[in-house]
Amino acid sequence: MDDLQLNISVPKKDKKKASAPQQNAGEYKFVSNAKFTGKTIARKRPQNLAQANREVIKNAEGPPKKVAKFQPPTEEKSDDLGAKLRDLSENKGKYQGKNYQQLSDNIQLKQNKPRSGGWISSLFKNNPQVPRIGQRAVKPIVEKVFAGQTFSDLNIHPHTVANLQQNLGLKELMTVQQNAVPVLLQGRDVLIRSQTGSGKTLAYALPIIEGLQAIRPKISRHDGIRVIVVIPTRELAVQTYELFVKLVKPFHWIVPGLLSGGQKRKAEKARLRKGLSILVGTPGRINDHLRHTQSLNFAKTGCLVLDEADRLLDMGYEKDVAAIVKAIEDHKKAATYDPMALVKQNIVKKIPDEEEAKQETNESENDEKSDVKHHLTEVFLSKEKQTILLSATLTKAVENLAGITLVDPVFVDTSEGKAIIADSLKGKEDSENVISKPEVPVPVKVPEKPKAVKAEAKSSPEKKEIPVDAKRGLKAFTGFNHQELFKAENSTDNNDAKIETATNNAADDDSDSDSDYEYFKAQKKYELTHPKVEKKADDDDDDDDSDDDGDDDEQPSSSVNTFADALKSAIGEDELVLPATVNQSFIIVPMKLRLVTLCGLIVEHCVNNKKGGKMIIFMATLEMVDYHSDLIETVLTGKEVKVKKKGQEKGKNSKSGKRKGDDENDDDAQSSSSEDAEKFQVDYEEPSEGGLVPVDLEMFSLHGSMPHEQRMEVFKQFRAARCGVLICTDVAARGIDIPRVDLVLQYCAPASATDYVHRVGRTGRAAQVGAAVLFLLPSETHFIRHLEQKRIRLRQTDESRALEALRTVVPAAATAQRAAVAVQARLERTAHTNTNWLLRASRAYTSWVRFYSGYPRDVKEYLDAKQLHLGHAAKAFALRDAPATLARRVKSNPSNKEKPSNRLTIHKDEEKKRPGFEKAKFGSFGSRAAQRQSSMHTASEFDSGLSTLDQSQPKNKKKKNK
Ligand SMILES: Nc1ncnc2c1ncn2[C@@H]1O[C@H](COP(=O)(O)OP(=O)(O)OP(=O)(O)O)[C@@H](O)[C@H]1O
Repeated sequence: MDDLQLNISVPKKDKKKASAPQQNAGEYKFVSNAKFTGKTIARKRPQNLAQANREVIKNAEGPPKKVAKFQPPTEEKSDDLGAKLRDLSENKGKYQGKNYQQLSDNIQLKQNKPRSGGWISSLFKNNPQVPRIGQRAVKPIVEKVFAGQTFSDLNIHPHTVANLQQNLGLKELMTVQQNAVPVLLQGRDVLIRSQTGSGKTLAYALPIIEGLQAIRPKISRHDGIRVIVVIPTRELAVQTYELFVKLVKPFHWIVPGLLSGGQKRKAEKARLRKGLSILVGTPGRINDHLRHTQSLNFAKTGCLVLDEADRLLDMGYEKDVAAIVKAIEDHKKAATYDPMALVKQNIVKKIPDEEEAKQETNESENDEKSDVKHHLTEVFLSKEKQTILLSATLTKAVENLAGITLVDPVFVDTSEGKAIIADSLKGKEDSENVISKPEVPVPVKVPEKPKAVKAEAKSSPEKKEIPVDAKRGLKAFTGFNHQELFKAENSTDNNDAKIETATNNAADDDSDSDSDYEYFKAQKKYELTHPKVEKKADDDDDDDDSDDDGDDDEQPSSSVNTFADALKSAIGEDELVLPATVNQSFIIVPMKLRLVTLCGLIVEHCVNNKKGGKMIIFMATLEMVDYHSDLIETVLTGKEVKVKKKGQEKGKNSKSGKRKGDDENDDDAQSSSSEDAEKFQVDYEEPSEGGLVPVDLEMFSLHGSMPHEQRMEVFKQFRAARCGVLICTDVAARGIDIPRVDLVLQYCAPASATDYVHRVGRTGRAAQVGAAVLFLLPSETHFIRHLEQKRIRLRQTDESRALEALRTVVPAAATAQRAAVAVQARLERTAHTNTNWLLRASRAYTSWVRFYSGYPRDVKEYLDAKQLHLGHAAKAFALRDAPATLARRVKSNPSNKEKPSNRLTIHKDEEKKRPGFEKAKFGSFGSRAAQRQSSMHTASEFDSGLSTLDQSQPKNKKKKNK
């Protein structure tokens, strides 16, 4: 029989007996015939090393070779440990108060005893059939990336055009920029949807700078924040801030600033005191400063940008977003009645510093060059506010958010065959001219006097009316308590006084109020106190703004429908757009082969590729990210991870980023780990048959629980790297623009088709070529059908090339399968080096199992936890234990890792103090599925993978009571 027998034995820690050649020999050997067919058998693992080393390896090409003897531990010693182990299992009472699993692990590691019943599960045996599924006829939606026009075709300042060309190397307009910039310069509220990497950031940043630079007299940083850009993740915030820094180069009086989680609050406070014109930040941190930093004032804010709007809501940031919107309204209102603010502002203006004086001298020069006036500039000067929402994917929750935050909005959607621009101010009769005109480059007919500007001229800013959709959205947005609100709306006559009192209280209350819908009450109050003025304003507007009167619920204006219809159909069609330059494929890999296939793909793409590949690998949980990046790096590069990560260690130490859980379990294992590491390196120096040759590979890892400095450092380093591998959670799935990424690998299936799109969108940006590979288990095959329903087309490939690539690291292996077995053996051996490794591996495994059972309902049928073979899954984590042992090990060493101090870890009592609303309840905002997905994201980022004790205990108690 053509069998491959694998004998794995871990060398003893006994220094005397662990000389290098012996170790190599004792590591693993093949017993095979020359004609290996890939079939392997599992066989009982030899129970002691002496026996193992008596095995004779038959090599068909040469005479039988004896394995170099690995000096067995003395029988006595082995027996000693065996006796200890027996004692441990038989007399558990004796070890009361001690960690049984840890004691057992330690004894077994010392004894080098196989960890699960003494069986080595073979890699290529008992795997399920890999189905070949045909490709369905799917026509992907295509978006044209470049528009064929240049920045100088836009009506913008020549300095900006020159800056774009010289400092950013940009000349040609992208489609979304061509469509959105003119509308934004009109000061209109806009919802922008265009595919990933299509230049949305510049599409909104450019008009903002253009609007601000044209303000005369020039704005000063002391004037207050003019623009707020809210962004869901720190990395994206940094990236956006950096773009603003580049864009303001010709206009140095505009000062951008960054507020993002993890940074020192004190420094941020100082920056805020000094003054900023553009504030870029994450929602949690902005709110933090709203509560604690007096100098943060939004009275002058004329533009609010909510980037990655759907993700902001997914992540449960709706409360923070609502609080920011409310703060802008509040501060603006307060400023209207604050004469001191005006006085202060004038004082500042009258005493210009040197820099300002210089600016004044240059002013006339600039003015000469640009006599362009945009309505957006007038919006900045008025009490109005422009709101911009952006995302590559839209959800029902975004529709609701648009309902509440946008007034007379325009919808810019760049996908072919869809509404390029849907303008809520256009009646249905006009809409034909505006909608479904894919080829028209800038078909915007914006009214000569945009409403925002006109409103300022005719009435006080408070007279801003809330259109029908906004009201509708408002209810949907809050979700809870809206019945009360609805009642109030319908009984204004009777309850005027009552509501007035209630809202007065709410208004008097500081933003720390924990009222559920304080903000909406304030809006309601405004509606109640200004009904007639609004009506009059509407009457006045009748001539040119007849579609504007959205105050009648029963007769919604056609204007609203134009926007709403386009948005609804975009969401309803549920089709997703991906860059056409990305070659998408999937591999169905049996569970046991997943880890080696992953290693093979890394080698194929980053090592064998002469140009040097740069890839991002998405995994489900932070435990998986940490564990896999260290494991793969250790095995493939032969480096001791801690040595390599010296640079990152700095960040770790400064914030005690090293996990507590890791430390406390090191005990005696730690002492032996360096010894083991040394042995590893000896292995690599003298590769023998089956030995691994180290390869040159740069590995990075990123997840939300990393200390801030480390997180930023990794992001910076990977951006600068020419090639390398980033293993990360979905924290890097949105908006992040990393140059030269040419492969995105989804090792764990995404929680939704939307997540798939954003992950894939990290490559193929700005019409660059890229590739995306999705790993699936045989049981997950039908997830492809789910993607096809959303017009995403993928091609099936298999793992053969990846396994073949492993021969680069195991050059002595006769076949790809042998190389795979060798690599798997090394992975397993590394994972069993000491209790620390074991614990990390077990945690990664359990966190994945938990993640897997939490997939949202709409994808659960394709990603069904019941279909998983947990024993095989252990192998994919380089573990040899039975699943029950793995769970027990993690349970006996609960992870005490420090949670990041960001929005998701706000304590309950702190929660109450925050401005805005209570935590949204199920069904309150977006669908239940969205909530579920939100919890998945949380699990993905911060959970250990196990339910906490306090969660599980009451349940058990209840059961027992029953
Ligand atoms: N006019 C242009 N010409 C060439 N490249 C451009 C242009 N505008 C933007 N880019 C580049 O395109 C890349 C993607 O831009 P950006 O990050 O704004 O995309 P996005 O649409 O926001 O993507 P995502 O949806 O993933 O957030 C960036 O590297 C940016 O520098």
